[in-house]
Amino acid sequence: MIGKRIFVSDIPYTIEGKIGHGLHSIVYGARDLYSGEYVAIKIISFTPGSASNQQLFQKELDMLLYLQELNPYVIRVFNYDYNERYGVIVMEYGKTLRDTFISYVISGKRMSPSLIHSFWSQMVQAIYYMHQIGIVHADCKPENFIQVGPGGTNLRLIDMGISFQLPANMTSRLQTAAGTPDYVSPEMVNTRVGLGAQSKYGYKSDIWALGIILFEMTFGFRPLQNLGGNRTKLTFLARLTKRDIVVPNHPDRDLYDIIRWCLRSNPRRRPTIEQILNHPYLTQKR
Ligand SMILES: Nc1ncnc2c1ncn2[C@@H]1O[C@H](COP(=O)(O)OP(=O)(O)OP(=O)(O)O)[C@@H](O)[C@H]1O
Repeated sequence: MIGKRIFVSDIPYTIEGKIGHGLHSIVYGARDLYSGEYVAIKIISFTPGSASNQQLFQKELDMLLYLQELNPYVIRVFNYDYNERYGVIVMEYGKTLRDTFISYVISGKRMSPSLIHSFWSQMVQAIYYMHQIGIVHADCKPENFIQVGPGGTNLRLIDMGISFQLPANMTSRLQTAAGTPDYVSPEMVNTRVGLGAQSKYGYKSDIWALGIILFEMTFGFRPLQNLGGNRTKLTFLARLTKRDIVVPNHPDRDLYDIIRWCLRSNPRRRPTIEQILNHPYLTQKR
């Protein structure tokens, strides 16, 4: 595939390298031969005789196109095409926020308070636009944020973990949440009735995940990171009903306060996305 020229809706691209893959897709870095721009091309193969990948592709494409106008923090789609064998989406390219987190861990350095503030405020706004239109993201984690623009300072959501795609049974949702339960809220583990758009718990699970990400950027590790395997983590979360996670002390009291508020075990005691936007941590410059 590398070095190959492909056409998507009559626009030519040269595939330059593989940059990622999901359960159902491969994502390539490619050059748009008209604009010269480097883009990400996601290709989903359709299995003959099975409609499932085709349906997943259609759902993802429809949701991405729907959100283009409604949420400026969703990855920009430049082009797309599909036939009976595969579907293709051409998007803005960027590195994932997870890669940036990893390079901080490797170098032993911490993110500056202003960078943490800038990233988190963009994530909060990305989720705000989702909640405004009744969508629970439900899979908010650094892997799903891409850094674009000069210096990679602008964040975009790539994976729409949309509420109406959630299976009714949370166990299957947890199994699909690639790998780690580190961003999963206690009620996601305990609720068996699902987190549909109607459920107030769904929104609060996004708030929990935002709290975990802010904790991770601030302290350089995730609260559940060193707890053991996934089963141990899920048991820990399931038992977190009466007490809250311990948040290390921090000299920035607004930052400390918002992390603790987002990480309340009881979802009713967590802030809404609007309350976060009005919290001094976000209203005051860092
Ligand atoms: N626009 C992009 N720019 C750069 N890398 C990307 C982009 N989109 C996706 N990737 C990379 O490809 C990987 C897989 O993409 P994505 O999560 O969209 O696939 P998926 O099939 O929906 O995955 P999953 O099976 O986890 O749901 C991402 O984790 C990321 O590393």
